[in-house]
Amino acid sequence: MIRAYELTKRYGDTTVVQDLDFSVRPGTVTGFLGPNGAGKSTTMRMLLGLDAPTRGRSTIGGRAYATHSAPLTEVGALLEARSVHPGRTAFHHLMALAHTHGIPRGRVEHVLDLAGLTSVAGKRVKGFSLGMGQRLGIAAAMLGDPATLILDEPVNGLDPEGVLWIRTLLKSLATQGRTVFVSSHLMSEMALTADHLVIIGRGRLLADTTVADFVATAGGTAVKVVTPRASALCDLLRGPGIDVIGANGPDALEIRGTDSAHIGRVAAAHAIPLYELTPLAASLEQAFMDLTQESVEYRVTAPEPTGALA
Ligand SMILES: Nc1ncnc2c1ncn2[C@@H]1O[C@H](COP(=O)(O)OP(=O)(O)OP(=O)(O)O)[C@@H](O)[C@H]1O
Repeated sequence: MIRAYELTKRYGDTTVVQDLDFSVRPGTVTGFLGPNGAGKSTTMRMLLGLDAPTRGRSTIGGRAYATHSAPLTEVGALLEARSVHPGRTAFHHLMALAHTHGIPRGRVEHVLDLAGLTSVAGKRVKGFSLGMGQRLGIAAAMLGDPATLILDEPVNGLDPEGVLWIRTLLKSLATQGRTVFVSSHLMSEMALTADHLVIIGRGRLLADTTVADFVATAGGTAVKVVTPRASALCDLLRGPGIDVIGANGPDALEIRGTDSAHIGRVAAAHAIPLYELTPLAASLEQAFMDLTQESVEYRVTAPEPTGALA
């Protein structure tokens, strides 16, 4: 379990992380999302004791990271700026890390295999592509078989096969009961990988929710309606909070701000035939954009729920 308590970081007059309170639970993949510069890396660095918070604190497994006696075996981390000796081979890089914690050679070979790097284990790291470097960073994070993983943009630089590999790996690590906290700016990827989301904008918490709940509440849902009496139905439905957001053709409507049951009842009460009545879930991408647009306006709460008919 990772806990952040009012975590705050200022650089001079600029507050880059403000009063972040959240928990990352074991057994699930938690996505840490936010637009560029939202403060994700800074937060992760604070969790790992690499940046001192201006205010607030955080714990991993109930204790501050710095108090863990053998951190590699408790928390595996992949940060954006890695320090890997470019002249070392992948194998020697991992062996050097393993020595600091008394981790046996067999474990090094295992994580090289896990990361798909066995065939390049003897190659110098300076010749590695971005994707290979990411795989090596993930292998290093896994080295101590830690209960907690904190990974900053792990899919960065990976090809489609690598993206699929990391998605499957993260899910299986969570299934084993580990705490997996992974940052990304790729909404579509998080929708496929994460169960839970912690979303920040301008250093503030915008949402701490499941993927499904986030889409339902932050993005709202729309209902597609096909009826030969579109304009009559529209007139009947129109009211505060009801929005007709799109129509493909004269008979089709896309309505936001109410649900399909209500639309169905109104149509039935006025004998309006419906050829189609389909609830459309907002995509995670759309929900995220809606939410971060709010953050640009310095609002930190989720958008007002769309109202029902007056
Ligand atoms: N050492 C520093 N000194 C001053 N400002 C900093 C420092 N480190 C980060 N920042 C600023 O803090 C803000 C948050 O940066 P951070 O890297 O944490 O965001 P991020 O969400 O990880 O962004 P990205 O997705 O672009 O990596 C940015 O505006 C950045 O310029």
